[in-house]
Amino acid sequence: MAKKIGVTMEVGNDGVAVITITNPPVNSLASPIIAGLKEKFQDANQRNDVKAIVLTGNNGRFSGGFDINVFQQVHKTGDLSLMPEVSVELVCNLMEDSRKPVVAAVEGLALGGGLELAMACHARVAAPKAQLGLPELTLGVIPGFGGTQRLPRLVGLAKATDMILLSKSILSEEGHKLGLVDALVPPGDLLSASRKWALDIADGRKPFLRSLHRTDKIGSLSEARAILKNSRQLAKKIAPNMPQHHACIEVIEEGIVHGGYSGVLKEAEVFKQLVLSDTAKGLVHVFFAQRATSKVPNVTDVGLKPRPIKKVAIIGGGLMGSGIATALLLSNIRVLLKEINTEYLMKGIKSVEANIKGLVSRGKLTQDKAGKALSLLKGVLDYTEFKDVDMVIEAVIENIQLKQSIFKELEKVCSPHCILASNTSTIDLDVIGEKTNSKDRIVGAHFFSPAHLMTLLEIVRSKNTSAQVILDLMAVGKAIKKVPVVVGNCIGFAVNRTFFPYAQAAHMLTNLGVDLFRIDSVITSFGLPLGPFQLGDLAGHGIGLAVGPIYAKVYGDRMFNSPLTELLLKSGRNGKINGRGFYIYEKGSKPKPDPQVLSIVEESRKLTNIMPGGKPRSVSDKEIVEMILFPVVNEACRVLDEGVVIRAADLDIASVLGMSFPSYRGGIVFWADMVGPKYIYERLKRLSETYGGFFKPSRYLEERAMKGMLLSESQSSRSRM
Ligand SMILES: CCC[C@H](O)CC(=O)SCCNC(=O)CCNC(=O)[C@H](O)C(C)(C)COP(=O)([O-])OP(=O)([O-])OC[C@H]1O[C@@H](n2cnc3c(N)ncnc32)[C@H](O)[C@@H]1OP(=O)([O-])[O-]
Repeated sequence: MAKKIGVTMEVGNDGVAVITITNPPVNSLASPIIAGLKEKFQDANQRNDVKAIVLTGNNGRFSGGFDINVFQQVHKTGDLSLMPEVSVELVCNLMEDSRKPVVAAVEGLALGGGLELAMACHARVAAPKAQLGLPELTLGVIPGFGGTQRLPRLVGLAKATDMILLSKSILSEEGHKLGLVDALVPPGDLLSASRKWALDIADGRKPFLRSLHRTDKIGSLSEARAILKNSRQLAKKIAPNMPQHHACIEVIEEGIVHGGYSGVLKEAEVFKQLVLSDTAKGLVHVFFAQRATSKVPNVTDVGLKPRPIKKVAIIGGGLMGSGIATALLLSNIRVLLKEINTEYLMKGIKSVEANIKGLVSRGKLTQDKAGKALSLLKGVLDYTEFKDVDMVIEAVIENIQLKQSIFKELEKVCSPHCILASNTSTIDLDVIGEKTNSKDRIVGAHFFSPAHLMTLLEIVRSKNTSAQVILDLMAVGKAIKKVPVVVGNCIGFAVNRTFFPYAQAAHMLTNLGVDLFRIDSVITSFGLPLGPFQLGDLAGHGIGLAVGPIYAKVYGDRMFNSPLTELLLKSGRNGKINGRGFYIYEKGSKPKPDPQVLSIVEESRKLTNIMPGGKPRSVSDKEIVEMILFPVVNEACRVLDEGVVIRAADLDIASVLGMSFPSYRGGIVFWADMVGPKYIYERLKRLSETYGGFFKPSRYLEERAMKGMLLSESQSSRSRM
């Protein structure tokens, strides 16, 4: 059934016109809604029987803002005329400058353009717990319906810049204290209270306030300039590679210096420039790509319902097991944590406690909730209590025989409906379940460390995993606030496999004579939070050495064998875990590059002997980025070619959430498409002529480069799903 969308107006006997937005699920401001609003406001302004106006949204949500699909259309076509003229024509002229008072009746949420419409009203009445914010910067644009001007005038400049630059929303309770909300009423009274407020303004019992004309909360020019100076520093820190934060501050300043209306005009002009930026393209892509991950063909579209998962057993209380336990407990899921002896069990429980305590001390969790979460945890040393768990997540070391024996045992001790999940990051699920008759309920639940903080959950399905089990795990993932991405079964799955060339390329460059600390710094300037060497330190070089042979077995034709990790370990540098790797780690201070590591690098260079003519290769920063990330793109192509992901956008989300690839670059495949498959292919080809198979372009990349196709276009039919 087509969803009913539109704007309605009902005029009551009291002379109040109630204008209602209907566009499920979030009442986004799509073009027909904007046209409808213009028409209804014009009508209400002209009608003699209308004394005052109330604006509201249907189904308990005011509005989630401008329709982001339109941005996507603009990105596809480059046609800016698709953006409706709203800020002056509707918001200033028809609403704020209307001679009839307009009151916003806000429930559920008023975000972006939604809040901006509410701020153009002459008062705002809200229900409790309504979410209010201007998150436009997360989409690479700035508020474009006057939000940059009205929010500072309603809540003060410091609070407004904080909310806009950090895209922080607030609840209506806080909005009430700040003056953004004029009255807080129970949802059942929202419309009647708003009508009354509108009539009170019309009859002069309450002030007729136009937000854009207010100056009482802005302060003096010098105070404003001091706040904006701090905002600029903040923007430099949080968004060094993005244009919208600085642009937004300029626009706010324009309004402070030359008045709100001038600010609105500048806002519209800057908005148009930003909406076409690569940053906006990347971030809008990520917005939709993230939501698309919850649509899995033959799983979410076949009428199945997720079964309730109330009790989960975790095998192994190490770093991963305790992190996963923490994530489940925080979402009110009971956890049995199993270890092999009391010492390890106590360690695991302590580590869950430390995770939860950390959240409390950072103000992310109340003491009450922490206590409740911990009360749901029980440590066990055997399988006696496994009979009534809904799911088991195995999180022991990467040892095939050990995992096989655990799954064989689980099959005996758990109910036949229990989901049997493994947190393996590399091992083939078919191999793990080889000794069982339960292959349809074996699934990969690959969390990323620290599991209670990282949002990606790779759900790995083998060719036998049932749709029901995948759906159940997706539901658990969402319940514990993760973004589940369903992927196919192969060594390294989607994320680790795509990124295995990342560290290898960095090692190759170092062996070619490039300074390793420079490599890290170039990669962090590109936007990844950690360069490959610091990331290696964090993961621990022992792990790198252990998984290396597993990858070499299947991807050996494109591996670079660097002796560097082994040499590092030999010299007692395990990484952050023992305070020494490529960097030195001391409590309370940032990691420091360790110059002593250079002699180890020299030793490695002697062994590999790949420097051209024995001299360090000179490379530009751009070449460093290309030599490190193009091999990653190349592996992403193979992942796409083999159908390990459902759609290219899933790999984008996996790279953003699993590897912290910058979201404003849209994820690994989106970025590669922006750079150009042909260019990447040619660069890799040239590199492979000099340095061999590691850089050899994949068939998929070559094919798309030759045909002038994007990497994200028309995936292979060789699906593993
Ligand atoms: C000139 C313009 C100026 C203006 O200042 C610019 C803006 O306002 S920019 C906008 C500023 N506003 C924002 O940045 C708010 C962006 N939105 C959000 O943060 C969350 O969606 C929200 C909190 C609203 C609901 O969370 P939740 O309950 O977890 O639900 P969910 O997240 O799963 O979404 C459900 C469905 O709704 C869809 N959809 C949602 N919003 C929009 C939209 N604006 N548009 C279109 N679609 C939208 C979403 O794609 C999904 O569709 P599907 O087909 O079912 O996959």
